Amino acid sequence: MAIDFDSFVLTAATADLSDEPGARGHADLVEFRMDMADGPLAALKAYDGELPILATNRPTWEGGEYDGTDADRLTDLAETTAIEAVEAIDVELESITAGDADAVLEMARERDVAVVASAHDFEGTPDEIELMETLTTACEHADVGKLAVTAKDRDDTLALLAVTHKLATDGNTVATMAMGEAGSHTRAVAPVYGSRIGYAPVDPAEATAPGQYDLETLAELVSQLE
Ligand SMILES: O=C1C[C@@](O)(C(=O)O)C[C@@H](O)[C@@H]1O
Repeated sequence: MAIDFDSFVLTAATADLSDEPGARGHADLVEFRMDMADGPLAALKAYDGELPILATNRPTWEGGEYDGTDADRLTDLAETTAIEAVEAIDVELESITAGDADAVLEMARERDVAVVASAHDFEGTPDEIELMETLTTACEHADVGKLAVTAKDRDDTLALLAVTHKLATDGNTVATMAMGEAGSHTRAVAPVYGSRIGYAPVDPAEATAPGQYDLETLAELVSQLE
Protein backbone atom coordinates (compact mmCIF):
# COMPACT_ATOMS: atom_id res chain seq x y z
CA MET A 1 0.00 0.00 0.00
CA ALA A 2 1.48 3.30 -1.04
CA ILE A 3 0.14 5.37 1.83
CA ASP A 4 -0.16 4.06 5.33
CA PHE A 5 -1.57 5.97 8.25
CA ASP A 6 1.03 4.93 10.79
CA SER A 7 1.67 8.55 11.63
CA PHE A 8 -0.34 11.74 11.25
CA VAL A 9 -1.31 12.59 7.67
CA LEU A 10 -2.12 16.23 7.01
CA THR A 11 -4.66 16.31 4.22
CA ALA A 12 -5.53 19.27 2.00
CA ALA A 13 -9.23 19.02 1.18
CA THR A 14 -10.30 20.48 -2.14
CA ALA A 15 -12.73 20.24 -5.03
CA ASP A 16 -10.10 21.64 -7.39
CA LEU A 17 -6.95 19.65 -8.08
CA SER A 18 -5.20 22.75 -9.40
CA ASP A 19 -4.91 23.67 -5.68
CA GLU A 20 -2.30 20.95 -5.23
CA PRO A 21 0.86 23.02 -5.83
CA GLY A 22 -0.28 25.37 -3.06
CA ALA A 23 -0.73 22.42 -0.71
CA ARG A 24 2.67 20.78 -1.29
CA GLY A 25 4.50 22.84 1.27
CA HIS A 26 2.37 21.56 4.14
CA ALA A 27 0.19 18.61 3.18
CA ASP A 28 1.02 14.92 2.87
CA LEU A 29 -2.12 14.05 0.92
CA VAL A 30 -4.87 15.75 -1.07
CA GLU A 31 -8.49 14.86 -0.37
CA PHE A 32 -10.31 15.32 -3.67
CA ARG A 33 -13.97 16.03 -2.99
CA MET A 34 -15.34 14.52 -6.18
CA ASP A 35 -18.87 15.34 -5.11
CA MET A 36 -18.07 19.08 -5.13
CA ALA A 37 -16.08 19.05 -8.36
CA ASP A 38 -16.99 19.45 -12.04
CA GLY A 39 -16.04 16.39 -14.10
CA PRO A 40 -14.21 14.68 -11.24
CA LEU A 41 -13.10 11.52 -13.05
CA ALA A 42 -11.62 13.48 -15.95
CA ALA A 43 -9.86 15.80 -13.50
CA LEU A 44 -8.38 12.84 -11.64
CA LYS A 45 -7.19 11.15 -14.81
CA ALA A 46 -5.48 14.38 -15.89
CA TYR A 47 -3.88 14.97 -12.47
CA ASP A 48 -0.12 15.31 -12.58
CA GLY A 49 0.59 16.74 -9.15
CA GLU A 50 3.08 15.41 -6.60
CA LEU A 51 0.88 14.65 -3.63
CA PRO A 52 -1.06 11.38 -3.50
CA ILE A 53 -4.84 11.52 -3.48
CA LEU A 54 -7.60 10.42 -1.15
CA ALA A 55 -10.76 10.25 -3.27
CA THR A 56 -14.07 11.11 -1.57
CA ASN A 57 -17.46 11.09 -3.29
CA ARG A 58 -19.77 12.20 -0.49
CA PRO A 59 -23.55 11.81 -1.00
CA THR A 60 -26.07 14.42 0.11
CA TRP A 61 -27.37 11.96 2.74
CA GLU A 62 -23.94 12.15 4.45
CA GLY A 63 -23.49 15.91 4.18
CA GLY A 64 -21.91 15.93 0.71
CA GLU A 65 -23.07 17.17 -2.68
CA TYR A 66 -23.44 14.01 -4.80
CA ASP A 67 -27.14 13.70 -5.50
CA GLY A 68 -27.24 10.90 -8.09
CA THR A 69 -27.85 7.25 -7.29
CA ASP A 70 -25.65 5.51 -4.78
CA ALA A 71 -24.81 2.80 -7.29
CA ASP A 72 -23.41 5.39 -9.74
CA ARG A 73 -21.60 7.20 -6.98
CA LEU A 74 -19.83 4.08 -5.76
CA THR A 75 -19.03 2.96 -9.30
CA ASP A 76 -17.28 6.29 -9.91
CA LEU A 77 -15.41 5.89 -6.65
CA ALA A 78 -14.35 2.37 -7.58
CA GLU A 79 -13.06 3.68 -10.90
CA THR A 80 -10.65 6.01 -9.11
CA THR A 81 -8.77 3.05 -7.61
CA ALA A 82 -7.29 2.37 -11.07
CA ILE A 83 -5.69 5.83 -11.14
CA GLU A 84 -2.04 5.77 -10.08
CA ALA A 85 -2.18 8.87 -7.85
CA VAL A 86 -5.17 7.59 -5.86
CA GLU A 87 -3.65 5.92 -2.82
CA ALA A 88 -6.74 6.00 -0.61
CA ILE A 89 -10.50 6.28 -0.90
CA ASP A 90 -13.16 7.35 1.60
CA VAL A 91 -16.22 5.12 1.87
CA GLU A 92 -19.18 6.00 4.08
CA LEU A 93 -19.60 3.51 6.92
CA GLU A 94 -23.31 3.43 6.25
CA SER A 95 -22.72 2.21 2.69
CA ILE A 96 -20.30 -0.41 4.00
CA THR A 97 -22.61 -1.82 6.66
CA ALA A 98 -25.54 -1.82 4.22
CA GLY A 99 -23.44 -4.03 1.92
CA ASP A 100 -23.58 -1.43 -0.88
CA ALA A 101 -19.85 -0.90 -1.01
CA ASP A 102 -18.65 -4.50 -1.39
CA ALA A 103 -17.48 -4.03 -4.98
CA VAL A 104 -15.57 -0.82 -4.30
CA LEU A 105 -13.94 -2.31 -1.20
CA GLU A 106 -12.87 -5.36 -3.15
CA MET A 107 -11.44 -3.22 -5.94
CA ALA A 108 -9.49 -1.13 -3.43
CA ARG A 109 -8.09 -4.27 -1.80
CA GLU A 110 -7.01 -5.73 -5.14
CA ARG A 111 -5.31 -2.50 -6.17
CA ASP A 112 -3.68 -1.87 -2.81
CA VAL A 113 -5.59 1.35 -2.21
CA ALA A 114 -6.21 2.25 1.45
CA VAL A 115 -9.80 2.63 2.67
CA VAL A 116 -11.06 5.22 5.14
CA ALA A 117 -14.49 4.25 6.52
CA SER A 118 -16.20 7.45 7.57
CA ALA A 119 -19.17 8.45 9.69
CA HIS A 120 -20.44 12.00 10.19
CA ASP A 121 -22.89 13.63 12.52
CA PHE A 122 -23.78 17.14 11.34
CA GLU A 123 -26.28 17.71 14.15
CA GLY A 124 -24.42 16.94 17.32
CA THR A 125 -22.22 14.57 19.28
CA PRO A 126 -23.69 11.24 20.40
CA ASP A 127 -22.79 9.91 23.85
CA GLU A 128 -19.45 8.22 24.40
CA ILE A 129 -20.88 4.71 24.13
CA GLU A 130 -22.32 5.41 20.71
CA LEU A 131 -19.15 7.19 19.56
CA MET A 132 -17.16 4.16 20.64
CA GLU A 133 -19.49 1.75 18.81
CA THR A 134 -19.48 3.75 15.58
CA LEU A 135 -15.73 4.26 15.48
CA THR A 136 -15.03 0.63 16.43
CA THR A 137 -17.26 -0.57 13.60
CA ALA A 138 -15.53 1.80 11.16
CA CYS A 139 -12.13 0.44 12.22
CA GLU A 140 -13.31 -3.14 11.69
CA HIS A 141 -14.17 -2.44 8.07
CA ALA A 142 -11.28 -0.34 6.83
CA ASP A 143 -7.66 0.68 7.20
CA VAL A 144 -8.76 3.85 8.98
CA GLY A 145 -11.96 4.44 10.96
CA LYS A 146 -13.03 8.06 10.75
CA LEU A 147 -15.59 9.90 12.82
CA ALA A 148 -16.59 13.55 12.43
CA VAL A 149 -19.18 14.93 14.83
CA THR A 150 -20.56 18.39 15.56
CA ALA A 151 -19.53 19.75 18.92
CA LYS A 152 -21.62 22.25 20.83
CA ASP A 153 -19.48 22.41 23.98
CA ARG A 154 -16.46 21.03 25.84
CA ASP A 155 -18.33 17.91 26.98
CA ASP A 156 -18.73 16.96 23.32
CA THR A 157 -15.10 17.57 22.43
CA LEU A 158 -13.87 15.71 25.51
CA ALA A 159 -16.04 12.70 24.67
CA LEU A 160 -14.61 12.60 21.15
CA LEU A 161 -11.03 12.92 22.39
CA ALA A 162 -11.58 10.21 25.01
CA VAL A 163 -12.86 7.77 22.40
CA THR A 164 -10.01 8.69 20.05
CA HIS A 165 -7.49 8.00 22.80
CA LYS A 166 -9.06 4.69 23.85
CA LEU A 167 -9.25 3.24 20.37
CA ALA A 168 -5.82 4.51 19.31
CA THR A 169 -4.13 3.06 22.39
CA ASP A 170 -5.87 -0.25 21.66
CA GLY A 171 -4.02 -0.30 18.34
CA ASN A 172 -6.74 0.97 16.01
CA THR A 173 -6.03 3.49 13.26
CA VAL A 174 -8.51 6.32 13.75
CA ALA A 175 -9.20 9.79 12.41
CA THR A 176 -11.46 12.09 14.40
CA MET A 177 -12.51 15.69 14.37
CA ALA A 178 -15.32 17.79 15.81
CA MET A 179 -16.96 20.13 13.33
CA GLY A 180 -18.38 23.51 14.25
CA GLU A 181 -16.81 26.40 16.11
CA ALA A 182 -16.76 24.64 19.48
CA GLY A 183 -14.91 21.76 17.87
CA SER A 184 -12.20 23.62 15.97
CA HIS A 185 -9.49 23.04 18.55
CA THR A 186 -9.97 19.27 18.27
CA ARG A 187 -8.48 19.47 14.77
CA ALA A 188 -5.20 20.47 16.39
CA VAL A 189 -5.55 18.42 19.57
CA ALA A 190 -7.01 15.09 18.36
CA PRO A 191 -3.69 14.13 16.70
CA VAL A 192 -2.10 14.28 20.16
CA TYR A 193 -4.62 11.60 21.22
CA GLY A 194 -3.95 9.42 18.20
CA SER A 195 -6.01 10.80 15.32
CA ARG A 196 -4.13 10.09 12.10
CA ILE A 197 -5.80 12.40 9.58
CA GLY A 198 -6.40 16.15 9.73
CA TYR A 199 -8.33 17.94 6.98
CA ALA A 200 -7.86 21.55 5.99
CA PRO A 201 -8.62 23.63 2.91
CA VAL A 202 -5.76 25.31 1.05
CA ASP A 203 -7.97 28.36 0.69
CA PRO A 204 -9.83 29.18 3.93
CA ALA A 205 -12.78 30.43 1.85
CA GLU A 206 -13.21 26.92 0.46
CA ALA A 207 -13.63 24.93 3.68
CA THR A 208 -15.14 21.47 3.19
CA ALA A 209 -16.55 21.34 6.73
CA PRO A 210 -17.51 23.84 9.44
CA GLY A 211 -14.75 24.88 11.84
CA GLN A 212 -11.75 23.89 9.71
CA TYR A 213 -8.51 25.84 10.00
CA ASP A 214 -6.68 26.69 6.80
CA LEU A 215 -3.89 24.30 5.88
CA GLU A 216 -0.99 26.45 6.98
CA THR A 217 -2.56 27.12 10.36
CA LEU A 218 -3.37 23.47 11.01
CA ALA A 219 0.15 22.43 9.96
CA GLU A 220 1.61 24.92 12.42
CA LEU A 221 -0.71 23.98 15.29
CA VAL A 222 -0.16 20.24 14.87
CA SER A 223 3.60 20.60 14.68
CA GLN A 224 3.63 22.78 17.81
CA LEU A 225 1.58 20.29 19.80
CA GLU A 226 3.34 17.08 18.74
O1 LIG B 1 -15.05 13.69 6.28
C1 LIG B 1 -14.24 14.59 6.20
C2 LIG B 1 -13.85 15.37 7.35
C3 LIG B 1 -14.35 16.76 7.19
O2 LIG B 1 -15.76 16.72 7.26
C4 LIG B 1 -13.86 17.64 8.33
O3 LIG B 1 -14.62 17.88 9.26
O4 LIG B 1 -12.69 18.08 8.27
C5 LIG B 1 -13.87 17.33 5.86
C6 LIG B 1 -14.25 16.47 4.68
O5 LIG B 1 -13.70 17.01 3.49
C7 LIG B 1 -13.78 15.08 4.88
O6 LIG B 1 -14.27 14.25 3.85
